[in-house]
Amino acid sequence: MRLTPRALCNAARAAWRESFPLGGRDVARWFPGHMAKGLKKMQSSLKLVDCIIEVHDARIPLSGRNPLFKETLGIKPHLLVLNKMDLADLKDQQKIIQHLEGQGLQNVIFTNCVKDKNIKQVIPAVTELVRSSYRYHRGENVELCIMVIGVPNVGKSSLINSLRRQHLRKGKATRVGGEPGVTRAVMSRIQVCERPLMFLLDTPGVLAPRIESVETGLKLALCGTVRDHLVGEETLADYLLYTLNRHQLFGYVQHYGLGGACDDVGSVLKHVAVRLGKTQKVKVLTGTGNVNVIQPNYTAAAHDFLRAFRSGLLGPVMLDRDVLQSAPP
Ligand SMILES: Nc1nc2c(ncn2[C@@H]2O[C@H](COP(=O)(O)OP(=O)(O)OP(=O)(O)O)[C@@H](O)[C@H]2O)c(=O)[nH]1
Repeated sequence: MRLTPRALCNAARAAWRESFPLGGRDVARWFPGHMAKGLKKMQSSLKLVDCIIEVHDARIPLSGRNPLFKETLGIKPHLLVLNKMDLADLKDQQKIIQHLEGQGLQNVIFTNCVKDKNIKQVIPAVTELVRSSYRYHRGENVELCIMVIGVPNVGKSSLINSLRRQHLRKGKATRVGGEPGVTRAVMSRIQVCERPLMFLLDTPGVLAPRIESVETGLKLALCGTVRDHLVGEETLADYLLYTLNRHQLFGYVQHYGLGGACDDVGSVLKHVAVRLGKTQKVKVLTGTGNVNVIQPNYTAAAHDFLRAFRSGLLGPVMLDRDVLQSAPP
């Protein structure tokens, strides 16, 4: 169903929640604390490394990066790759870059590793960074070793595969997955380029042991950096609905054939469940005995809502819009 201009106007005028209830949520429990080991191993390989490529999700360019990366690995030349640009609303790209510059990040490239977009900029940028770094005092033909870091599921392995496709015409060298935590072996050294001879070290995704706020935790979870069930599919679906409405992104109305935009996650998920045939039989004990009733499967509906969002079917989004609207650092 196509949303008429009038319905869109009504939706835009509707009163959306001004804030998302964050109280009572224990963000520490969403992010498992097993990641310190990975970081230690990365630190021990640091002496072999000429430059660090930090991959992050372009939908959250200003939040959710692991501050421990800077503390533990920070002295090397650094390139920030903001990946999944196809899923991000980058209208305010210049503002994003300014914010990042304010945080001392001068070298930023936006990429799409599925379609190999902007991938050709990565190796020249890295080569230039290494050449201009104070440590560079070697001959021309020495190999470069780059460590790829980032929180889980942002596309570190995809970046390596994309670089190999572009520069070596080779296929996958490293496993890619839709779930966080696919790269488990701590380090694999993979060639990505012949001239200059360049190897990348793929690393497992490492989240900060303490996430700065519940809202950052929700954004990270929406981007798939933590398994959904740890936060709760329905909570995440509610945060997604809240965000889409506040940003006036009403693609979900059309996608699920809803009568109009709505800020009540229960109603939306009920409609989604019925539309997708995701219902379940539940036994209810009444005064006269057991009766079977058909109920919408809210978890399955939430799962589909999140999947649709993550595959870009609900349109591009900028989850850090609130940070961008605040004064630059
Ligand atoms: N839409 C889109 N999806 C991408 C892009 N890059 C990677 N993906 C998808 O994101 C998911 C995670 O990619 P990976 O390369 O496994 O991510 P990772 O950072 O290595 O993941 P971990 O090993 O869990 O840390 C996969 O489903 C990829 O297909 C991109 O630019 N755009």
